[in-house]
Parts: sequence; structure tokens; C-alpha cells
Amino acid sequence: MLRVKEVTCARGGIPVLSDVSFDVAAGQALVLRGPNGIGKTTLLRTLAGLQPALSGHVDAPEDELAYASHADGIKTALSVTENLQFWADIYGNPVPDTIWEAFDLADLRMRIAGTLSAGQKRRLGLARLGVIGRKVLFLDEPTVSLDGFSVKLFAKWLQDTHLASGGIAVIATHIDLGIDAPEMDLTPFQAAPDAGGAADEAFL
Ligand SMILES: Nc1ncnc2c1ncn2[C@@H]1O[C@H](COP(=O)(O)OP(=O)(O)OP(=O)(O)O)[C@@H](O)[C@H]1O
Repeated sequence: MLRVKEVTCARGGIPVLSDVSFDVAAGQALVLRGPNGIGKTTLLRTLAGLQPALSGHVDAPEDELAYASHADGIKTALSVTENLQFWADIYGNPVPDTIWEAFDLADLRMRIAGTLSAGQKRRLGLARLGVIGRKVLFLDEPTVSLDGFSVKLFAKWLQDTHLASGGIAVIATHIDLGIDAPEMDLTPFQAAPDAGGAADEAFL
């Protein structure tokens, strides 16, 4: 269970979202919606423990959290296989045999990651989630650069492998992933422009 209770998060010291609360049970996902700049990235980073919350609590086992950002997080000088082995070694897991098909990487195993196309790099970056074995995933626009086929592949892995094995995912996305998950609009949680800051800050 992931339990988020009245979390207020900030960027540059200025609150962007106030008092966000939700629960996500094992095997479930939650899709975060909201316009550009509302604070989806800031909230995900805060929930994942990459930056402190101004207030509130996140109840989840710290060693089960993982955050995947807009960036692919790949090692460009290593091959596709070496990239996944790198992450597997760090987390002490084997690379699952199923990963190559799940992320359509079988034909790219020997390619140097830096030579991949944007969508291929994205698939490799997402495949990392399949080897680290973390239960609670915070995914920030995971489908950027993916074509329709790859979006479906990723949604299938998420639903049939990660969630089906009791994982949790909180996903910020502007597209319809086609997964069975409730949506939460963050717009009502937007912090007041002058919340926690001097009046001038609202005009910077
Ligand atoms: N380093 C920073 N310092 C101060 N403010 C920032 C910083 N980075 C982002 N912001 C601001 O914080 C607010 C929230 O940004 P955030 O990236 O969390 O939004 P988002 O909902 O993820 O947007 P998008 O849908 O465009 O990715 C925005 O108004 C943004 O301009």
C-alpha cells in the first residue's frame, strides 16, 4: 500500500501543490493528470524521496521506491545488454529472460545505447524498471518518444507483469495508456500563488 497524506511540495522554495492525499493499493496504478506546470514532476520527485516535502507524509517502504524521469537514464557507451546488466548488478537481480520481448529489445541487444533512436532509448530506459525489482514506481511521462506499438507494449508490461505481481505505479501522463487505473486531476491542489513566499515572488 502507498499512502500519501496531505503532501505539500515545492519548486525553488515555492509551494506548487498543497495537501495532496491518495492511497494506492498493491496491484493498482493511479494516473495523475493536470496541465503543464501544475506540479506533476515535483510531486512525483517528492513522493519518491528525491526532494523533501514541505509538509505531509508518504507511507511506503523506502527501499521499494523508484522514480523514472523524462530522461532515459541510460549509459550511452554501453550496449543494450550491458545497460540492463549494469542495473541488474546494482540491485542484485538477474535480468529477466522476458525483458527482451516485453520491451522489444531482442534485436538491439548488442547495439551501443548511444546509437539508438529516441524511442529505442526510451524502451531501454523503461526496461530498467523491469530489472530493478522495485514495487512502487513513480513514472513521469513514461511514453515520451514511444510509437503506438511501444506504448501498448509498455502498458502491457505495466499491467500484466508489474501490477499483476502486486506492484504499484503512480504515473504522470498526458496520454491514455489504456490501462485499468483511476485518474486524479491535480488542478484543485494547485498552491495559492503567494503561499509560503513573499508577495514579490509571485511576479518573478
Ligand atoms: N528549478 C525550478 N525552480 C523553480 N521553479 C521550477 C523549477 N522547475 C520547475 N519549476 C516550476 O515549478 C512548477 C511545477 O513544475 P513541474 O515540472 O512539476 O510541472 P509538471 O506538471 O510536471 O509540468 P509538465 O506537464 O510541463 O511536465 C512550474 O511552474 C515550473 O515552472
